[in-house]
Amino acid sequence: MKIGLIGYGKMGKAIERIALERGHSIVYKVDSKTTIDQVDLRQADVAIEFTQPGLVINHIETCLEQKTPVVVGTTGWQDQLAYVATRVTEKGGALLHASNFSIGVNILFNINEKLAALMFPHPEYKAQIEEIHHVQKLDAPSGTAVSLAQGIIQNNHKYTSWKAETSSWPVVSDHELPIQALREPNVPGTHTISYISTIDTLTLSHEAHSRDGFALGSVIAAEFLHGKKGIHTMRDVLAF
Ligand SMILES: NC(=O)C1=CN([C@@H]2O[C@H](COP(=O)(O)OP(=O)(O)OC[C@H]3O[C@@H](n4cnc5c(N)ncnc54)[C@H](O)[C@@H]3O)[C@@H](O)[C@H]2O)C=CC1
Ligand SMILES: O=C(O)C1=N[C@H](C(=O)O)C[C@H](O)C1
Repeated sequence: MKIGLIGYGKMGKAIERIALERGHSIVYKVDSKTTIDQVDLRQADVAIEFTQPGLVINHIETCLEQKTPVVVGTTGWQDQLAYVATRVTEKGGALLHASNFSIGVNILFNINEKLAALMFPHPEYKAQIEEIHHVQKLDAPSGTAVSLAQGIIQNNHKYTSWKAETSSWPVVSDHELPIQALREPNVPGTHTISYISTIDTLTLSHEAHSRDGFALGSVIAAEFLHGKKGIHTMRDVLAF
């Protein structure tokens, strides 16, 4: 398959290596020097976009205009998902997005939803989410942490919203789910969900050891999207 890279930073470079290992070719690399308007996106069967929250919507629009299927890994734009879904339908395009492409985190998403439902009859447990990332990360809380919070809110009606917390002792109402975003050098991505009561603490955690899981998942997603139309997620890829 011919893959186009939109974004050639930490993720773009990891994706290039893994795509080549899987027998694909890279036909272009869009970055801050060679911007998207300078490239014929249609050279690729599928483009993979990992850039920045402030660039991603223009990149999606350009892929739709140029009829290029796109896998989107950039985070920090979930509030515009409904608009993007409408645009994909209007343009008859193909887009697959995920806040986290690693197989382990997608299994965590599934377990997180089941645990949230099991915890509903036990309101003495207070849920909280902690995410730790490298200091270069532009968005907070992480897209993964927001997806985990949404999974809890949809399956445990005790919670109606999430709240970004900076204090190590979250100050929230009973219906708010606190998310703490920590930044430390060289951490690829760690997410922990805790349910804390006076009696005990139950935790679910995922720690990425490198970016390879995100990169591999995005290439598998591109292989899945090739030849399809519409809007998809990693749930469709993994058939959860
Ligand atoms: N969904 C997932 O599984 C994952 C998502 N991410 C997200 O992916 C995004 C990128 O992450 P990294 O690669 O670590 O960031 P990075 O900072 O290393 O790379 C960003 C890229 O954007 C490019 N860029 C900057 N200005 C541009 C422009 N005007 N036009 C085109 N490209 C431009 C840079 O040249 C660079 O190639 C972030 O939003 C991050 O949160 C990161 C890891 C996994
Ligand atoms: O910026 C990153 O690095 C990551 N971003 C994603 C997120 O915001 O959840 C996924 C992963 O945790 C790495």
